[in-house]
Amino acid sequence: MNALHLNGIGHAFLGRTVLDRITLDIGDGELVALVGPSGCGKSTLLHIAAGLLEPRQGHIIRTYERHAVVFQEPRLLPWATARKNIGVALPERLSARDRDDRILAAAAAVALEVEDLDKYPVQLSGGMKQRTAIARALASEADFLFFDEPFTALDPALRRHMQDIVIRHVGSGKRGGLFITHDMVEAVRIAHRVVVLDRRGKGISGKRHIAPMPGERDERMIFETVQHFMKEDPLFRHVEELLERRPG
Ligand SMILES: Nc1ncnc2c1ncn2[C@@H]1O[C@H](COP(=O)(O)OP(=O)(O)OP(=O)(O)O)[C@@H](O)[C@H]1O
Repeated sequence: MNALHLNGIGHAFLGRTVLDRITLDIGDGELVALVGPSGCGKSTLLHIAAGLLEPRQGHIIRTYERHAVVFQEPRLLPWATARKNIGVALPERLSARDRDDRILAAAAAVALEVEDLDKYPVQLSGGMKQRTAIARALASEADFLFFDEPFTALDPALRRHMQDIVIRHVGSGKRGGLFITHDMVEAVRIAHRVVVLDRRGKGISGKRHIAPMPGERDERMIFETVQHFMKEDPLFRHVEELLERRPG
């Protein structure tokens, strides 16, 4: 069964077509990395898939129960502490103690210190704010996660740590996720499948399954797969454009 089904999605901004006939399925328990040149419509597609934007054409079937979105920028409530921000999406029915346990576990997963939890966003660094936003998504009961280049602001070691968290989170019986990235190493490390959006948003150019499972890939395998995609696979012929935005 699919966790998410996008069928014939089309969209336009100010009369200019941005997406045209995009059909994409994300299977149960699957994490899909969506790549494509800057401006090809990845974020627009994610916003449509997450119900934040109404598509001009097409329809969406979601069989998961609840989703969370991690954006490129943290989007925290400025008047609330990190603790309150992480807990904002927790169900009402939880006891105060359960809420606190969940918040602490999510904060620990993203390497936030307990003393940081009582700080307001303005008192946190850019990376700490983004980790708070990621903890908010992890603490929620979402069984499907949308990520729009969530780790761009993080340093390489933390970025890798966050990738491992995503792999474990989706691997722990969740319904799946859609992850936008410009970093091919990130895509090949975390995703079951890499999907390439056409450079003008006119359909999906192609998809590549990656074996073995995320979390079971060593650095050499990841490196060699990225090299193969970029040097030999015509699907990734716009790789220079993909790399353009790659941090570092
Ligand atoms: N609210 C909007 N109003 C008008 N045009 C928009 C709007 N949002 C996006 N666009 C345009 O739609 C196109 C696709 O934008 P989108 O952000 O989806 O691309 P993207 O592939 O995610 O880009 P990037 O990789 O640079 O983040 C771009 O040309 C962009 O300028």
